[in-house]
Amino acid sequence: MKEDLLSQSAEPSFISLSSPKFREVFESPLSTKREKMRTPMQRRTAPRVVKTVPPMRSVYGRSQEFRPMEITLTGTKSLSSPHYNPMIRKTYFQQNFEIIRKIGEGSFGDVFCVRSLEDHRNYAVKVSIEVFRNTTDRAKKLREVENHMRLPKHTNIVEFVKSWEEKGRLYIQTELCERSLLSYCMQNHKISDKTIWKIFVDLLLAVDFLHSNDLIHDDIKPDNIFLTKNFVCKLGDFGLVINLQKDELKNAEEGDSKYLAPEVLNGRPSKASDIFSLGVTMLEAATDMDLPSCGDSWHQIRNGQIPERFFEGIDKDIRYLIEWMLRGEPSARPTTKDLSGEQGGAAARRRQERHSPFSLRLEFYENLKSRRDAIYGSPDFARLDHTPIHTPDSAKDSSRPTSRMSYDYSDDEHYSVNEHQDDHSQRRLFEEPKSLLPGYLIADDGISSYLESNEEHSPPRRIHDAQGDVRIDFDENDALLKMRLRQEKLRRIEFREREAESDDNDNIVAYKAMSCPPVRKVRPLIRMPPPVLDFTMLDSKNDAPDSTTNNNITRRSSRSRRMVCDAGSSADEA
Ligand SMILES: Nc1ncnc2c1ncn2[C@@H]1O[C@H](COP(=O)(O)OP(=O)(O)OP(=O)(O)O)[C@@H](O)[C@H]1O
Ligand SMILES: [Mg+2]
Repeated sequence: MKEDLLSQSAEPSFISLSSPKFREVFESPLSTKREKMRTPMQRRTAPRVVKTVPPMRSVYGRSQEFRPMEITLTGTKSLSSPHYNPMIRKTYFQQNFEIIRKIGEGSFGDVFCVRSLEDHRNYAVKVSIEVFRNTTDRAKKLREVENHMRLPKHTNIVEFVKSWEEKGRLYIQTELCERSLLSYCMQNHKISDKTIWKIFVDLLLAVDFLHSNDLIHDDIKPDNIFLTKNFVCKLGDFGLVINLQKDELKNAEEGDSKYLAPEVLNGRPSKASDIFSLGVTMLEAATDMDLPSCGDSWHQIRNGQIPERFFEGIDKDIRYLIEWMLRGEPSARPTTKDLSGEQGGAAARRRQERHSPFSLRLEFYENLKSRRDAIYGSPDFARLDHTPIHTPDSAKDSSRPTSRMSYDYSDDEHYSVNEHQDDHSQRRLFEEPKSLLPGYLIADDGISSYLESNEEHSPPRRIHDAQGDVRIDFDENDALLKMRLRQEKLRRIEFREREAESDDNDNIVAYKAMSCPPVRKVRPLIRMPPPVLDFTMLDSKNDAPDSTTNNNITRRSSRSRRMVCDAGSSADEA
C-alpha cells in the first residue's frame, strides 16, 4: 500500500499530448461548469422575452378586472381577508402580504419571498408576467394550479397553499424553500456522494409519487427542484404537468431542451422521458457538467458517449443508475419502481433516515448477497489456510498463516504518510490470504456497500504477540475485506485530492500589478552623489553683483547650476 501511495505520488501532474485524457479534455465539446467559469468568456443570461399583450379591457369585463378571485377545483370564488380592503387601489397581493424580496424569475413570472399578514409566515408567491391573453391562455395557466392543487401532500413536492387571479394576473402561493438545486450546483462544483444519494432519493420519491398519480412532470430540471433549510429536496413548478387521466398528452409542450429525452423531439412526453430528465439532472449534479442545449454534444449525451473523465471519482452505483436512466430507448430505461428496488421508496426512505449513504442500493442487495455467498462458498475459498468460521479458540489456533508481509497503516486514526513512514516500516503482520484477492476485487464492484451497511462485521483487532510485534486479529474474513476496501477508498480519496490540487495549480494565473509599482522601480536605489557646492562662486559674488545668491544655487537644476558655474568661471577669467 505504502509503495502504491509513493508510486502514485510520483505520477506526472501534466497531461501528455498523446494521452487519451488530453483528447478527452480538448477534443470533446463537453465541459464542466467549473472549467467554463475559468475561461474568460462569461455566459450572459438571455434577455427575457416579453410579448406584447392586448389591452386588458378588451379581454375582461370591469368586474373581473378588479376583484381578486380565489381559484378552486370547482371554479373561482371571491377572496376576502381582514387585511384586504377592496376600496383601496392596491392589489390583494400588496395588501395581504409584506413583500420581502424577489427570489427568482422564470418564463412564467416573477417569484417573491413574502410574509403573510394573516398568519405571519413566510411563503413564495409566483406572479405571472403577462395578463391572460384569452380564455385558452387562462385555461393553460390555470392547469398548473389545478394539477398542483389536486396533488396530495408529499414531503418531496413543493406544497401548494393558495392561488388567485386579479386584474388578469395569476398568483400562486406555495411553501417557501431556501434555494433551487441549480443555484446549489452553481456554487458547489463537487458534491459529495452522500449528498448526491440524498438528492437522488428525494427526487425519486417525488417522481414516483407523480407517476403513481398518473402525472408526468415534463420539466424536471435543477431549476425546478428546490432545497429547504434542512436539505430536503422538493420538486416544484408544475407548469407543464400532463395529467394522463385527462388525456392532456396532445396539448403537451416540450420542456427544457437540455434535459429533454431524444424521443420527445418527434413524439410525446412519457413517464420514461421524465426518467430521462431525472437522469440528466443527476448527471449535472454529480459531474458538474455544463449541459448543451443543442448540437453534437447534445446527441453525444443521448448516444451514451459521455467522456470518461466526467465520471472520475463518482460513486460507481450512481454512475450505473445515471447511465440506466439515460438509455436512448425509452423501454430500456428503469421505472421509478425499478430504481427504488423491490422494497419501494418507503424502504429507501427508512434507510436514508438512518443516515446511510447507500440507501438506494436495495435493488443490488440480493444480487450482492448471492455474489458474496458465491465467493465464500467457492472451492478457492474452501482451500484457504485459516478457517472461515471464527471462534475465540480458533483465534489462538497455531494453524493461522505464519508468513508475514509489511502492513499499511493508512487507516490508523493518526496516520500520516510523512510522519509515520519510518515507524511503521518496522511493523509486520500476517500475510493476506492470496485467494481472497479475487473476492476483494469483486467486493470493490459493489459488495462494499453490503459490508458497510452490515453492523455485525466488527473491525479487525490489534494484538501484541510474545515478540512485541503488532498483529491483526481477523475476527472474520469480512474484516479483511472491509479493511482492504477502506484502504482502497483512502487511496482513491488521496488520488482525487492530488488531482484537484494539480488542477488548481495549473489554473493559477499570475497577474501583473496594475497599480502602485514597486518603490524600487520608481526610485531606483542608486545613491546620488551629494551636490558639490562651488565656493568659488561665492567669491565671484563680489566681482559679479548680478549673479544669484547661495540659496538660489541649491534650488536650481544642475543644468542651470552648471551655467552659473560657467558664468562664474568666465567672470574669473575675465
Ligand atoms: N417555492 C419556492 N421557494 C424558493 N424559491 C422559489 C420557489 N418557487 C420558485 N422559486 C424561485 O423562482 C425561480 C422560478 O420559479 P419557477 O420555476 O416556478 O418559475 P417559472 O416561471 O415557471 O420558470 P420556468 O418556466 O422558466 O421553469 C426558481 O428557479 C427559484 O429560484
Ligand atoms: Mg421553473
